[in-house]
Amino acid sequence: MISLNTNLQRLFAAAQKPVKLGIGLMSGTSLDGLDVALCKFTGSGLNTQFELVQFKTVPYGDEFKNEIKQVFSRKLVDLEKLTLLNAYIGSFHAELILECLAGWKVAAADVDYIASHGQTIYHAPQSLHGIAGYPNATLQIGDGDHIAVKTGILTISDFRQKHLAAGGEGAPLALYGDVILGSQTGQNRILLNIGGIANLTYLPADSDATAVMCTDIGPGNTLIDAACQLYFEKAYDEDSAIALSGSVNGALLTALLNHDFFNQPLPKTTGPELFNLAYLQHAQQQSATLNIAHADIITTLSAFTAQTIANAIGLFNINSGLRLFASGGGAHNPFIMRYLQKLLPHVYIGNTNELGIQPDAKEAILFALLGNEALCGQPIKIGNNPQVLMGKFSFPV
Ligand SMILES: Nc1ncnc2c1ncn2[C@@H]1O[C@H](COP(=O)(O)OP(=O)(O)OP(=O)(O)O)[C@@H](O)[C@H]1O
Ligand SMILES: CC(=O)N[C@H]1[C@@H]2OC[C@@H](O2)[C@@H](O)[C@@H]1O[C@H](C)C(=O)O
Repeated sequence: MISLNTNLQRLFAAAQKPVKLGIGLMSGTSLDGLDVALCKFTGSGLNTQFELVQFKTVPYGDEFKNEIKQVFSRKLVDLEKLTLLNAYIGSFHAELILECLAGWKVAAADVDYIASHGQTIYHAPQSLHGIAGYPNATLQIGDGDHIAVKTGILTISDFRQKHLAAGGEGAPLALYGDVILGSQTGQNRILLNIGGIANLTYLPADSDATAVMCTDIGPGNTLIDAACQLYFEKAYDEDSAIALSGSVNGALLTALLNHDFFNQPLPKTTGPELFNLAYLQHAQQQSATLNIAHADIITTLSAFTAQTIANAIGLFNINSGLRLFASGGGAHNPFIMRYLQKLLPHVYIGNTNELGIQPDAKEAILFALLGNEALCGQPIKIGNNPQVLMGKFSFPV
């Protein structure tokens, strides 16, 4: 009789553990750092019980950010640099995990798996690339084998390719976890994540999984960050200090909102490949606002983020009882959150802490949960998303 090799034995053993300790990793479009969430899961699918054991965002240094920026969301890159970074990021993320584990006094041997998102380098759904004959595509780097070998922990990575292969756009994937962690019969809910890009998941009160909708909305912080870096030499507009000092320029706001992406039906996906400084400059040209005060640009971009979120939520036509729970870095931006509340007076706006999910940790938790599903879940049909289990397995030996 042929026996399972040691890797498959390890996989079976991990899958069969009733309680799993998993690490979720998210390195998002803001390039601010690596989110590391150590989570405990019992069960799978809609019966998943979850506990956040530890969480840390390990900030990236300027040198590393500049390395990523050489290949991030650019049509033309140095292929050698891209190849080197694929291995380097995997290995670097492994080092950061080991440092976190040492700080938390958790032995690597006690961790059942790592679920790694990797670093998105280029996001190219058909709606963005528009090249006939080519499918939806996206690329995340930071290879899982490097993480598995360096940490000694079973690693699951590259989650988005299965979604693409099965007919999706590769993003957003948040809905799989949002349904499991955030759905509540009797309450219409929206889970809103404001990262570099903003996205939302609508969870209907009747818990009808086929009516769940998850979509990207447009820029979250990405344009604000880019303009802060260009005009103020600041990584981001901390606590909206700049936005609160300026005023909204109506002509620029109208020009920013004037893009076909916002008329496309939900769900849809986007990235900094569209929402970047060239997008801002084009809108300034169209609205003859190239010479307005820099603070007014930041204020208008912050209003733009809130307005596009409000417009997307308006499409659900829910006039009462809607509860929104925010997460992601933008949930800390008081200008955006207050502006959103003004635009949506009938919506309760809180944050995911109220659901037991730390807002800054949410995306890393979602990937930890996708890892748990990859190990012991069953494909779940949600909305019109592919009914698949995502992620590729990498073994330490
Ligand atoms: N105190 C704060 N005030 C204003 N903005 C903040 C604050 N804290 C964080 N942010 C914003 O949040 C951003 C980081 O958000 P987050 O880590 O959720 O993004 P990400 O995960 O990289 O993006 P994505 O979800 O698109 O992949 C920062 O770049 C900044 O713009
Ligand atoms: C291609 C990619 O990395 N997309 C990210 C990004 O960050 C937010 C938004 O754009 C979302 O579509 C996605 O991440 C989250 C985790 C998602 O897939 O749900």
